[in-house]
Amino acid sequence: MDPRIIPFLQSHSTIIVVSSTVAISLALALKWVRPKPLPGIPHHPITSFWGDLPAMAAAAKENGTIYEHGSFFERSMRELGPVFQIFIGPFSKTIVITDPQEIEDLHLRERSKFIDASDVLIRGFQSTIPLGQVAMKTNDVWRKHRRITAPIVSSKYLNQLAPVIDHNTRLLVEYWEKKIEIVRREGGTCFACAGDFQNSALDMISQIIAGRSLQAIPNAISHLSKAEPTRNAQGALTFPIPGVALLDATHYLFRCIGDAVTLPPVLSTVYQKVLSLTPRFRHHYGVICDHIDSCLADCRRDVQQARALGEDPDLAESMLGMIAAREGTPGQDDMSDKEIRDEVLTSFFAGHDTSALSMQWCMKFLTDSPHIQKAMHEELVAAIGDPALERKPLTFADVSSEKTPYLEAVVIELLRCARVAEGTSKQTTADIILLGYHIPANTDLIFPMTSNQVNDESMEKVLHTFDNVRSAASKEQGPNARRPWKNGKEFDPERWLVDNGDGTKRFNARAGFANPFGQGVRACAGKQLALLELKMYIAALNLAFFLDKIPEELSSYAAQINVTRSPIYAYVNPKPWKEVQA
Ligand code: HEM
Repeated sequence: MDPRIIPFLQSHSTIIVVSSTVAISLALALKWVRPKPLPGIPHHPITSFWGDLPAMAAAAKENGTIYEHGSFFERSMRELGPVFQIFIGPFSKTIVITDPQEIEDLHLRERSKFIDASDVLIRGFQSTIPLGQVAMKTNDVWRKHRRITAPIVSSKYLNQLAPVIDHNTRLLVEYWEKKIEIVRREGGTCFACAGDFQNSALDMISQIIAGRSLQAIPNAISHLSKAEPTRNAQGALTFPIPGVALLDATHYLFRCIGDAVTLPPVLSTVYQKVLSLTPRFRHHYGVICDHIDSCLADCRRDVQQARALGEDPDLAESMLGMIAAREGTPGQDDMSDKEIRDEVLTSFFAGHDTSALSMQWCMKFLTDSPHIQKAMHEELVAAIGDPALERKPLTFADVSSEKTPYLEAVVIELLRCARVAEGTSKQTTADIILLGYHIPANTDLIFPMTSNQVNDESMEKVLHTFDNVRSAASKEQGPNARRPWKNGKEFDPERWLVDNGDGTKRFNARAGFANPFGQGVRACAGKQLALLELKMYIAALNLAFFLDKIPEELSSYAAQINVTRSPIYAYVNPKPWKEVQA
């Protein structure tokens, strides 16, 4: 025998022994290792190594996602109550909380200091935006970032931003007017709208945050006459419009974050390390960073010019403009260029897809509720003026809840029902008690948005049985925090309106529970901006168009989740109000 073969055989026998041992251990692990529940907290029976994963996969297959009506989370909250634990494999356990009163009390009062952003979420953002506030625990750096960026959602800046938002919503109206002509010419039934909202929302967020629109909608308008639309079996047209590099880059990086969040800790870190070295990642990341760096340079130059002319540099109409105007001012915090870039990217990720998807869901809800469209149109025409006669720019004040309460109710109801962020997550930093259950430190908590709709009168009976274990403050606030919804799964803006007794109505933000932006110190940083954008989009579209029926096959509410919850079918059939029968 060739002596060189001996070490080869030896090394191979090692491989054989090692791999058989691994295989046997894995088989034993799969048979014997089980998730270990926290004592006393309800859970589904544990029958395998995988915990709830098979049930979740089956529910997702049957219902589209685990967050849909009748799917995993709704079934679990009805079977197990408002606090339960779920297991994804043997080592990951998460506590789910669905009681509105307890969710609010935990985030806003005494126990809020014992919860923080979860490691899972933070890890997911690490390779893309490590210095963005969403990727940080609630520490001094996070507080500095909030101090510097938060003024952009104050009334002062929102007033200044309203013309920018109005301009972008008008461009969308103009685009749709042209599309309607083509759909009619081609004998189509409706057109796809998902891409329109994605493009428009990214134009808008880029202009508001970085000071420069991407011009995706103006480009689409100029390409429309040459575009050859495709037509599906139901007569819906889709217009092929040249892609915008920044939109592709934003979507790609956002998807990478979504993948990283769903992977177990070690895999997530390795995945992100490898990903960050790939040419595709580097290309997309580079496209976005170049855009932001060049916008920042423009803003700094504008500020210098304004100062040189003795003008106020803080009339900026963007977050970067606002940051540049305050840089170097005594007593003000500063961020490094890398910190600024990560914050801008955070806003692109957090603020573009959420707004675009909310609008897609909105189109579905409104199409299926002509009476709501008509009531909103009447209110807007009375408050703002008939756009057929004169369409003045919409202002911040035009869409306030005092002037247009019905519009306000439509937006809140839309967010309650759309659930684009399908849940929020936190992690305990100390032992806490939740509805009488002991939860140790470092436990993951999730708050599925399902509870915004499912907490109806039947669930209320169950929640009532926990009233004696609530905190003192919660007991005091109780009736305010937890009014059960009647027909909670229906889209009904009226539920947010109160009769003034003189034929008019006012908006009541405390009519019942909805937390689409999360709650407490780590709630959505862009909530006020998002609300203003949605109100102005909906007002501009509703002033211009009535959304007519679309073929039934395209009206489904089926959803999918890719970080956020989106409708699978997003089509519209708008027509001018003058064609609508009274
Ligand atoms: C309809 C639109 C939007 C929805 C439904 C939404 C929802 C949310 C939710 C649920 C969270 C997590 C809150 C939590 O963990 O408790 C969040 C976080 C955040 N959102 Fe929004 N958001 C929207 C628009 C925006 C916009 C327009 C911006 C900014 C331009 C923005 C910026 C942020 C940021 C920076 C965070 C992270 C906050 C932190 O970790 O401290 N969002 N958002």
